[in-house]
Amino acid sequence: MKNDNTEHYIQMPDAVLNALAGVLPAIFESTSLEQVIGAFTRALDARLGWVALIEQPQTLSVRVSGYCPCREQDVYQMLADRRLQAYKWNTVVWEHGVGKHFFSQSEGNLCALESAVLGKLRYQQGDVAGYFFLAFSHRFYSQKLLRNISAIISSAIKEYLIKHSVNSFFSNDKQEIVAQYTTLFFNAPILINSFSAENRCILWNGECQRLFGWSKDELNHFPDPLALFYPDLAVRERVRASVTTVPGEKMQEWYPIDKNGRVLTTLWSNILLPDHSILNIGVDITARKREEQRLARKAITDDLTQCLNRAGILAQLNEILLRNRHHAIQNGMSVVMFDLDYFKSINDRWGHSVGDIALSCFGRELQAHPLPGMVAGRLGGEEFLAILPAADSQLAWRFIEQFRQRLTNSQVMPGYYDLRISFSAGIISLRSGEVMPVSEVLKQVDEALYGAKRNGRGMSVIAGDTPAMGS
Ligand SMILES: Nc1nc2c(ncn2[C@@H]2O[C@H](COP(=O)(O)OP(=O)(O)OP(=O)(O)O)[C@@H](O)[C@H]2O)c(=O)[nH]1
Repeated sequence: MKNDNTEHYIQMPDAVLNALAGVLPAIFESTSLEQVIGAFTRALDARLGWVALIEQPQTLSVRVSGYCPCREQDVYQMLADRRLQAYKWNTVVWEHGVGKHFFSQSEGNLCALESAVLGKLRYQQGDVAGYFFLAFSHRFYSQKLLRNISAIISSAIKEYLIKHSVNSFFSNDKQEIVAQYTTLFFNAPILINSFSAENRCILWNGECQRLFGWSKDELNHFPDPLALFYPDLAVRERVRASVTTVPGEKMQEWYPIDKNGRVLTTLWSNILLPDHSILNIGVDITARKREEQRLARKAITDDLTQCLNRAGILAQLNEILLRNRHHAIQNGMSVVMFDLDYFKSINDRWGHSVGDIALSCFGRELQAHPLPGMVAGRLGGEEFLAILPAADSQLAWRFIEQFRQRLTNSQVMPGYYDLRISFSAGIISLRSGEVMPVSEVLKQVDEALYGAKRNGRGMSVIAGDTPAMGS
């Protein structure tokens, strides 16, 4: 311990340690190393202070923070000073004359520095993370005090660095996660959007924009953007009522329209969030639905005539009979069974392919001028069925005879002048509310058709009536 009674010899242990204790809480709240070293230099009335961090041990690059009139290169040279390198050190203290030790006369104030402390910042594994340096224009009470100062500052900076690197790790990590979610959100092949309780669009991802054609900004020009997709108020109310607090097991199918008025088929899960905004997650199934419908239509369509096939027309018969049973069809309904006359001879004379053309010509003409709600199908071979809702037997009769007339006048194939199609028909009519199973309808209409055949063909017979000659 020295006591030369100079005015520089002023730093008493209690005052120094109190000053350090007072500044420590602020250290951990600092947002930069500049703040940390600044706080220490102010608290200890230091003239010079820096922290140098080794960022890349391989290249020994250093970063300087804090008040330091020297350049980074000077710091590095100071650390490489052979007098320092001469022995292993963790803390080096200079009780006096440190300025002259490192700086030249020309550097004025720096040369006049008295005491200083240089400390190594070590990681737990022992690797050196960096250095700190504080230099004073006054002397210290003792070397031991300087070493204590060094220990306190070194551990405070290390803690700050650990906290800071953990935070920056988390903030980097968080940024990466946010970036990943943002990319996912905009590029996900699902529809994601959200609306505030005040009907403002908050989220509108790329798939929404692609499918609906509207941008988020465009939507927010409208007081109720939902009306753009569901112009029908009743549908809108149903959509709003479909919102649940937890995602449902099944998504609901909705048919919104896009910016061009195209009707889409979509599946949605609409979830109410705690802040009363609504998160909607959906899938566009328009193309899939169209394909399903095409396949479903194909499954009930007769390839040759493009009428319904047997399964299709019988399903329709079942459904329309049910509707008639429940009085959903006024004025009753009629069912007509057609069978081409002497069709075998067409095949025999002109060949099977011409027979096919005759069948498709028959199907086309049958549907050319339909009665309202009429459905027609091919039961098989040269046998067809037509269902005429809201047609009594007289109307059905007139329809058939007009059809017969058209068929007689039409040419099945150019050049085949002798080829004419004739048919027999059986009709059955049911009153509105009348109950009859499909099998019974088919049985009775078949009997009427058989009556027409038996009585000379080319005619229509109403079930239960005496056969009459057709035109
Ligand atoms: N070209 C063609 N012929 C068919 C098809 N389905 C059934 N046929 C033919 O239709 C003919 C039906 O003959 P039949 O049951 O004897 O009846 P028809 O010759 O029309 O005589 P009637 O019904 O008694 O007036 C048969 O020769 C079958 O081969 C088909 O898809 N294409």
